[in-house]
Amino acid sequence: MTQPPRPRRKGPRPPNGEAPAPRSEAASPAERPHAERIEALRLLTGVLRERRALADLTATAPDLPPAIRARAGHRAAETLRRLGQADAVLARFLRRTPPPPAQDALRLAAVEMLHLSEAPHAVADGAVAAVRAQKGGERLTGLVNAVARRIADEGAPLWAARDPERDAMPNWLRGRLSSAWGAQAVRGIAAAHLAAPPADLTPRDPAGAEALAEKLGADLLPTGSIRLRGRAQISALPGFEGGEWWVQDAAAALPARMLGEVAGLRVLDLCAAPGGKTLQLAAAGAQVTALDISEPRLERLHENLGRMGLSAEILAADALEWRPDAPYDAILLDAPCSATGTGRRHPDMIHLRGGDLDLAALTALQDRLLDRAFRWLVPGGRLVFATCSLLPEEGEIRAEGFLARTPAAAALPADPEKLGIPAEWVSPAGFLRTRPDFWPQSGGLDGFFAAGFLNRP
Ligand SMILES: C[S@@+](CC[C@H](N)C(=O)[O-])C[C@H]1O[C@@H](n2cnc3c(N)ncnc32)[C@H](O)[C@@H]1O
Repeated sequence: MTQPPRPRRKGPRPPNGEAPAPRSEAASPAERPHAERIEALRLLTGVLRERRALADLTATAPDLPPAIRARAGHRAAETLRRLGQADAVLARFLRRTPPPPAQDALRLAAVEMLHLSEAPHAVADGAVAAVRAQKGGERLTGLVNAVARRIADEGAPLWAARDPERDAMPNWLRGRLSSAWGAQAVRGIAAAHLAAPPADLTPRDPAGAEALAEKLGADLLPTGSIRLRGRAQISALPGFEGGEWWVQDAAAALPARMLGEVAGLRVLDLCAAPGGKTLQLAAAGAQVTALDISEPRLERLHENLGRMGLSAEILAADALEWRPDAPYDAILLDAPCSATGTGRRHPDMIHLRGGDLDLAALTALQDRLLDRAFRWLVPGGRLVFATCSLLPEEGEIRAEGFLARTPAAAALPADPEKLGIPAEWVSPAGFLRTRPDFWPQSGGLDGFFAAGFLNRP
């Protein structure tokens, strides 16, 4: 098996990688009784105040046992899912918004007591320890202690009186999604955001998917993804070491398959990292070039290929400046976007963006990438444009605009039968649209858009 080459640099240097997180006092043995809550608060403030992704914060976690890290991550994620509900309850106990560490410690405490049903006295003590471990937190311990005890005494009926689906989505997102998909869909999406989703796996060999699902005690979805039935330690599952599968949401696995048969073809995976789709294309026998601007994310792609024993040419470059030496038979463009389709799996996403989402800048970038990439196809070549967004501005509207201004491009409609999806997920124009409220009975799937285009021969 070929080992993938290390990322090769081309074009300008991407922005610096993440700076290592300061070591938290949570690592101190003296703090161990509350280490979990201290770490959960570090994650929460990292997302809400520093606008850093939960995955990056977890990757730079202090030296804590994996079980504590996992439980802290769970608490932080649940708090992000229920932030609106927690804030509504806290508003009853606070005359004004408290300083950030106290506000976040109390949000966490409210969710732990009222949603996760944890022992109130332990939660209150933990909230005090957690705020004390934050910079400037010592002076906030009295406030946190007093309010946490009020949540314990009076919070339950207030919590129960809320409409969790209404509270689950910030107004900026609710407004955009309501105009796009209607109020009922928004309720369904909000309900999906409230539940921790099942893990999906993509089998390396689609022909062996059924046997693999059986070995894992999992369900084989009609799309070919394998869905785990409960929570599991992924690296301990059968087939992980041998590279028989990788973790990938069922919706995220669809765009690469829209390219059709790729064995032996020269395929460009543009905006490739961390590489879920690169793995699919390489496993399907394509000669893949995986290009991304982010070197740290390409390191993960390199590791993922290595674990699977697959290979691809890896390029670190800005797609707006890079040019290929020769045209490609097929191109997958998984463009940067608002990531609003991933809220159920990444509850930090909607809070990271806040109301200041620069949609105009993102859509302009998507258009530029699409226009450039299409020129790199051989005549008769095919391109799939995808985004993990729920906003039509980053999906249907981009694809329609591209077809209107590109006479050489013809729509290559998604085929529901081949993809194993209901026909309603494909629009009359042939575009694929998934949403978190689809398949509610079997755990939903991420929101994705994908459109296929043919370079007319
Ligand atoms: C949606 S993610 C890609 C996910 C990936 N395709 C996968 O399946 O794992 C978008 C990617 O676009 C990359 N990106 C953003 N701007 C870029 C640019 N100008 N040139 C190349 N890559 C870019 C980001 O670094 C990010 O990894």
